[in-house]
Amino acid sequence: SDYFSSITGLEQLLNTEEYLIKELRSKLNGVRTSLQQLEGELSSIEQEHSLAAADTENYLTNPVNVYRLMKRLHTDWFLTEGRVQQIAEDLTFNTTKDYGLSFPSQEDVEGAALALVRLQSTYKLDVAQVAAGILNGVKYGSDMSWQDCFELGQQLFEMEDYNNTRIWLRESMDRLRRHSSAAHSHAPSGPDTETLNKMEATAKSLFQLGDFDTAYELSQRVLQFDPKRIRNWHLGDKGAAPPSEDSEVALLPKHSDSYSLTHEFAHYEKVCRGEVNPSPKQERSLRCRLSQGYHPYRLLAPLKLEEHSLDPYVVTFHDMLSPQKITELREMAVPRMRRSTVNPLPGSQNKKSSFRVSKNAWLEYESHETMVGMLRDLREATGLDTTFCEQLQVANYGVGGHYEPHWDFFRDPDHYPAEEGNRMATAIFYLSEVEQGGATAFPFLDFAVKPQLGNVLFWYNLHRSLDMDYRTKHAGCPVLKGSKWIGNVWIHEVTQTFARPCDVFRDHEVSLEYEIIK
Ligand SMILES: O=C(O)CCC(=O)C(=O)O
Ligand SMILES: [Fe+2]
Repeated sequence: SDYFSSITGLEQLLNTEEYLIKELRSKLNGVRTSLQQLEGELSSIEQEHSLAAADTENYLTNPVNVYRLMKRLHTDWFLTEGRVQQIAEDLTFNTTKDYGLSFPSQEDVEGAALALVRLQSTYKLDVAQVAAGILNGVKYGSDMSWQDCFELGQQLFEMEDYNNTRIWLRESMDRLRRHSSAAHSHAPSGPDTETLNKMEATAKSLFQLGDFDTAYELSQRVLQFDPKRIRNWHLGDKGAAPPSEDSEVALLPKHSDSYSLTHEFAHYEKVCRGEVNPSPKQERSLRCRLSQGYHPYRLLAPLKLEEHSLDPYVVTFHDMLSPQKITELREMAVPRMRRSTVNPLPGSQNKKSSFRVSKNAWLEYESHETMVGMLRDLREATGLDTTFCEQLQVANYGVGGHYEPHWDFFRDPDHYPAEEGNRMATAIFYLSEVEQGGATAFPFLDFAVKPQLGNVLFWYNLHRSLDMDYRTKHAGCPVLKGSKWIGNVWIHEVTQTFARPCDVFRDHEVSLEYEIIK
């Protein structure tokens, strides 16, 4: 399970499918040969039989013919029976039986549906375009069929996401209409009986939920393909309760937690879409420059520093890791990747969550010189001490993968060792680029950073006073196209006394208002 949360899992599913294709193809080929033989035999019996039928008397007075008829019915037909049975047996095709193939679970299917609607809502995608395989104007995949859209609609219905159910069912009906009008000169290639049943049942449920428009649209389609059904349709039909008083209300709930309904979340989505930018005033003070960092060697090899924000301090160091080292890191991480969890309430287990959809692995810095080098570079770039770092966290987001806005510091001191202190700073090494989406967004600071191979995004999560800086809320925007890889380094506060001393006054008050969700 958990195939949907990253690209590495999905590759296994492709392998499964490849195996099944080969298997079925070879079965079909085998059976086709047997069927052709059978076909030939049947034709010759047919011929013989029609000779006999044409002139029964003449045929049956010939002893050879009599013998052959006897033999056919005594022996041949039973042999044929056996051969037909054999063909049926050769055709048994059991997908789940053995071979240790990987299959997605119900949770995976739901995760993939959720990912699709997440992308649709975050990037304001037009459903008709998505169904046509077009993402933000770029055509990637093949079209979804009307059945695909219908199934997705049904899936969303089961997940109680009624608003999106409606959108996808309507798209499905649009496609069905176009599909059947394009094919109308030939035999009508509409839905089969089973699908019509499903459509009918869905229409009923929508009716009960108070979505009369979509229910009507769906019913019209069903009738178009099978007008006889109208006989069974009387209101108050067995089981179907009349819509209740509050059915209007029942339509509205969207399958989502309350955070995604806030202004703050809507603003975050805007930042992901690149619709918000820092004010010119904010931007004027920012520079791209060469920095000598905190080590004499950096006089010779200065860092390429890009400032995103001065207070709180958020910067990018460009070109900190070569493509070759990145490949090594990713290869080390792949066998250890597990579904990412989010911090639990104290006392409970770490939880998988739709809040964070990715896979990650933890790697020991000491286990490879590349990682030792990464910490050294960070020390030279920031002047911080790296005695207290968590292990390197390599994470991979598949399509639709994301990490909703959060803070990296722990609000509960039980969540970090007192002798190390809280997560003072975060450094994200970008281990891939992303074709579309997948930026690291800072909704309160009005900017998003696009992953660039080998760059490091660095910021302080804490004020100098070591109070939490609530302005540093950030997120991994959903990946629209591509696969996103990052390496997270968290540097803790103890041992930084001289690297980042506090000011004379506590400096935390500016960020307090950002603690409240709006
Ligand atoms: O994926 C990103 O860009 C952000 C990741 C992040 O914030 C985290 O892992 O804590
Ligand atoms: Fe984070």
